[in-house]
Amino acid sequence: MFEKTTWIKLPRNVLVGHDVLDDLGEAVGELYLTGRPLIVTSPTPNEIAGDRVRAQFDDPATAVVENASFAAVEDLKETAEAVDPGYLIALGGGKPIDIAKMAADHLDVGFVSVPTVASHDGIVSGRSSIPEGDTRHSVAADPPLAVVADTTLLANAPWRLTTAGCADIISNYTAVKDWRLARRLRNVEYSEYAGALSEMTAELLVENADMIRPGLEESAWVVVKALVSSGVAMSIAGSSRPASGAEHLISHQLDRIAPGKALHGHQVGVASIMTEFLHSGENGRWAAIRDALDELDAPTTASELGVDDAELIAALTSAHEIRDRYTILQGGINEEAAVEVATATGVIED
Ligand SMILES: NC(=O)C1=CN([C@@H]2O[C@H](COP(=O)(O)OP(=O)(O)OC[C@H]3O[C@@H](n4cnc5c(N)ncnc54)[C@H](OP(=O)(O)O)[C@@H]3O)[C@@H](O)[C@H]2O)C=CC1
Ligand SMILES: O=C(CO)COP(=O)(O)O
Ligand SMILES: [Zn+2]
Repeated sequence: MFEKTTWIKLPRNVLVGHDVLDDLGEAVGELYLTGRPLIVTSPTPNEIAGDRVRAQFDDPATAVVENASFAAVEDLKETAEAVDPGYLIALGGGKPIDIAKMAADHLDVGFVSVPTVASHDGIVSGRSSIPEGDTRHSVAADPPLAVVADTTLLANAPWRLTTAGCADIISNYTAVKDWRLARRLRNVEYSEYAGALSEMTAELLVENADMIRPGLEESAWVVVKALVSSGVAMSIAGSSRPASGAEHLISHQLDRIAPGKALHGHQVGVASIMTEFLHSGENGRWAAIRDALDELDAPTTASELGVDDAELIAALTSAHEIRDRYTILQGGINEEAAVEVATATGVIED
C-alpha cells in the first residue's frame, strides 16, 4: 500500500513592491481572519512603519520586543492572553518575526509577516530561530499566512542587512549539494522540486549579483523574491534542508564560539565558500561564490566577519557535532585540513 503523505504549508498572499505596506489591510482581509490583530514589532520598525500598519486595522494592539529570547516569547504569550488576538502581525526584522512565529504556534493563531529588512530567509519561512545563551534553537513552526514586503522600506534599510539576506540565499547552493550527498550516502528523503528551486534561486543571485545595489527598490524586490523562493523550498521539503547544510552548521558554531560578531547571512556566505571547496575541490565554484559575495559587499574572509582565524577553525572542526544532519563535514574535518581549506579559499591569510 502507498503510505506517503505530503503536507505543504505555504503563505496564501505574498505582496512585494512599492508602498505595498498600505495594502496590508486588504491582504489580511482576504485571509478571512477574525478578531483583533496583535502587532509584534521592535523599536525601529515600530517607529518607521507602526502607525501606517495600525491605521489599517480596527482596535489593533501592539507589543514591542527588544530582544530575541525565549523569555520574550513567554512575555508575548502573556500579552496575548490579555489582548486575546485573532492573529499576529510581525513587523520588523528576524527578531520580532521569529518571536511572533513561535508565539503564534504556541497560541494556535496565524501570523502575517511584514519584513522591514531582508536579512535572511526566516522572514518568510516556517522556521523559528531563537538565541538562548551561547546557542540558537531552530524549531519548526507554521510559515506566515501572508507576507507583505514593501520595497520602498526595504530599499532604505541598512545595506549590510540586505547583503546578509543575499548571502543566506547564495548559501543554498552548497546546502543543496549537502542534501544530495546525504541522499546518495544515507538515503535521506530528498525532494527534487525543493532542491531544484533552492539551487536555482542561489544561481540566479550569483549570476545577478552585480545588479543588486544599495538604495534600489528593484534590488530589494529581487532579494525578497529570492527569500520567498527559499522559504517555499523549505515548505515543500518540510525541513530547512534546501537552505541549510554544512555552511549553516559552521555558522551555528560561530554563534557559539564568537557570539554577536557577524550576521547570520554573512557567516553562512563565508562558510559556503569553504564547503563548496570541500565538495568540488579547487576547480569547483568556490571562487564564483566568493566573487558574488564580494560584488554584493558581503564578507568573504574571517577578518571581514570580525572573527579570529582560531575561532573560524574551531567552528569548522566542531560543526559536525551540533546536529544530526549528514553533510560534507560528516565525521569532522581535522585542524590541518580546516586550515588548508580556509587558506586555499582566502578565508584566512596564508
Ligand atoms: N528563522 C530563521 O531561519 C533565522 C532566524 N534568525 C534570527 O533572526 C534574528 C536576526 O535577524 P535580523 O533581521 O538581523 O534582526 P533584527 O530584527 O534585530 O533587525 C536587525 C536590526 O535592524 C533594525 N531594523 C529593522 N528594520 C529596519 C529598517 N527598516 N531600517 C533600519 N533599521 C531597521 C532593527 O532595529 P531594532 O533594534 O529597533 O529592532 C535591528 O537593530 C535573530 O534573532 C536570529 O536568531 C537568523 C537567521 C535565520
Ligand atoms: O537559516 C536557515 C535557512 O537559511 C534555517 O536553517 P536552520 O534549520 O539551520 O536554522
Ligand atoms: Zn540561513
